[in-house]
Amino acid sequence: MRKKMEVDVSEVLSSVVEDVAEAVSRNISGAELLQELLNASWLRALLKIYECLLQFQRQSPSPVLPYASGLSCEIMTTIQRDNHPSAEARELFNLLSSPHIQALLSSHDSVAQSDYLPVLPPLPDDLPDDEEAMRIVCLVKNNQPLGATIRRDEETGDIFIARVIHGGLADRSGLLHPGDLLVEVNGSPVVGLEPERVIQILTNSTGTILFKVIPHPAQVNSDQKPVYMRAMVDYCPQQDSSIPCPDAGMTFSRGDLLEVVDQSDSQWWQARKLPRGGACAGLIPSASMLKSKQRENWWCQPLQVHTCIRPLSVAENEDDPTNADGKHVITDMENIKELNFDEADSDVTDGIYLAGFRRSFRLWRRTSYRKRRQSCTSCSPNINALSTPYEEVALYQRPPQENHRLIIIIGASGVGVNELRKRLIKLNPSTFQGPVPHTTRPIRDGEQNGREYHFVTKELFEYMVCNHRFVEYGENKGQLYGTSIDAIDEVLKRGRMCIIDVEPHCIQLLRTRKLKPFVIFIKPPNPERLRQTRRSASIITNYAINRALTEDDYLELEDASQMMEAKYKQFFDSVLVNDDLQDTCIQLCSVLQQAQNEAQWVPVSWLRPEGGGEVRRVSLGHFVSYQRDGGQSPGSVGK
Ligand SMILES: Nc1ncnc2c1ncn2[C@@H]1O[C@H](COP(=O)(O)OP(=O)(O)OP(=O)(O)O)[C@@H](O)[C@H]1O
Repeated sequence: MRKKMEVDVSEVLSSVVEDVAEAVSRNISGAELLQELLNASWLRALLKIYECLLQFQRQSPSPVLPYASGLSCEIMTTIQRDNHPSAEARELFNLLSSPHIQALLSSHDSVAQSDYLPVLPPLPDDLPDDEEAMRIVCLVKNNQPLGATIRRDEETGDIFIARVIHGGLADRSGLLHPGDLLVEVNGSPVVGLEPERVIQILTNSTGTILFKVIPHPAQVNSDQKPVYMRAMVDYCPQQDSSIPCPDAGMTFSRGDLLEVVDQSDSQWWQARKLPRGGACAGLIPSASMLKSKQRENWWCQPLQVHTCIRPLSVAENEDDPTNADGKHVITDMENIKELNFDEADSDVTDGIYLAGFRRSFRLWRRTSYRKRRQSCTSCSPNINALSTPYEEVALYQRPPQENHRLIIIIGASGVGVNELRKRLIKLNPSTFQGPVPHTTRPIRDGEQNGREYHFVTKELFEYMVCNHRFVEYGENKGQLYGTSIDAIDEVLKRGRMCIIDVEPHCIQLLRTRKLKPFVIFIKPPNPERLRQTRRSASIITNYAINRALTEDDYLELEDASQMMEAKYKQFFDSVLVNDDLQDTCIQLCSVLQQAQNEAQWVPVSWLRPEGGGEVRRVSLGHFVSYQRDGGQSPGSVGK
């Protein structure tokens, strides 16, 4: 086959094309694609060249003469000397003097003489042994920044390249490296100049910039694999006086996914925002640098007392919605009414009871969050002091045999979290389920232990609290209510998808390797749509009837939602706007599908085998080589 190919490749190709055409007529999948490829004109041209080269190799032709251009000059001179050249001679003269023919003959001579390489002038004999190699780098500056920072050695006044920004102009040239000594810029010596002056020269230069550099002697190109981080804090280079070059800095906010391409400097890393935020990386503070900044800020902050941290019973008295709504304290009669519609609220779909939607349970949740939010000014969105600035993440796809990821749906009270959760569970109760809550309230007629609630004694409830068995718990009208970890486990062990709705401060507690929660934040639509869509909506109250939303409710909902997003957005895997209920439900189903069946970014600590060990990171095929440049740069050439 190989021999035949050498004889006539295009013949072989034609026979392959015929075979493939037959396969296409028989509808063999992929054959069409192959046929298209084999018929491509570029492939045919390439094979023709290949054939010619093979022929050339076999015949190994030698030039008739290696000086065709010299001969043509001789002929032209002879014709010129003739006073009456013939018409043919004149035509030959014109042909030979045309630039195309001259270029062709010159190329012929180069090939004939095997004169392929430029011949460099010999090195002078008197070069001193310690002469440093100088590199001349020519970069064409367009609108992009050069992508390098500089630093000055305060003792010698030497200017060095401090760092080269990944993906920037300097990096792509491959000719400037951290540690290179900058000698001249556009013919002007820079040694001893202030870095700001060098930056000015560079900023003012347009078009081609010529650098003379002495390369750093120990340039080691170490391949650094990118590391993926979730930002847990906000950062703005323009507000950071310590950044070596604000223009080269990268702004990010909590929740942003960062591809850290260079960590060689202990203070300043280089990163890109994902999904692809441009080819050029930006400077970001390293984790240790951010932590020390956080510590500084933390010490400078005035002491704020967390009024939300109070004994449960005291907090609960204030939380009583009868007080909040300006009514008198609950009477026995009202209790009876509540009991009735608590039962009426129960839901059974296809013989399956929908747990976790009882009025008593929801009332406790509603009032406790509202009061917690109102009572504590210290829990403002910007309190992030001493938190981990970056969380390393990796792509994780749930293997089909593993439990489903826990689904946490959160949102401000009244936005529709319960409505959505209920619709979802009703839609497919054999797939979606909520955990059965615990309560100390007595079991009522028609109720079953483990269905509406796990009915437990106060002692058992308190024992579970002491053993950290509750994700959240609280008190309503003297009875305790809570959602336990065991109830969540129970749903997951049954192979179902556990959908819970908790207060946002519980997210951190649930972020474990075992549960691998996926957090969905439900947002209200714009103010106009909110009021339009909720005309017939009602919110749960402590009285016999639910009531319509008032203007105050809308304002409170919008405010609470903004606060929640501002404070917890770094934990959100998905954000849905609950505009049209039906649409939101569809979107929610598709997000759940993705959460369980597609690769998602999760903290690497969730992927570490129990008892430690290395995590195999998913690579996005982006490798960079870089070297520690050391030192801090007082100046930069970012622009
Ligand atoms: N997209 C929507 N369009 C119209 N009405 C909606 C929409 N979403 C929810 N609602 C209605 O708004 C009201 C409040 O919703 P829901 O009870 O689910 O709120 P919630 O977020 O669970 O608050 P809470 O926890 O305080 O009960 C309900 O009457 C519900 O049917």
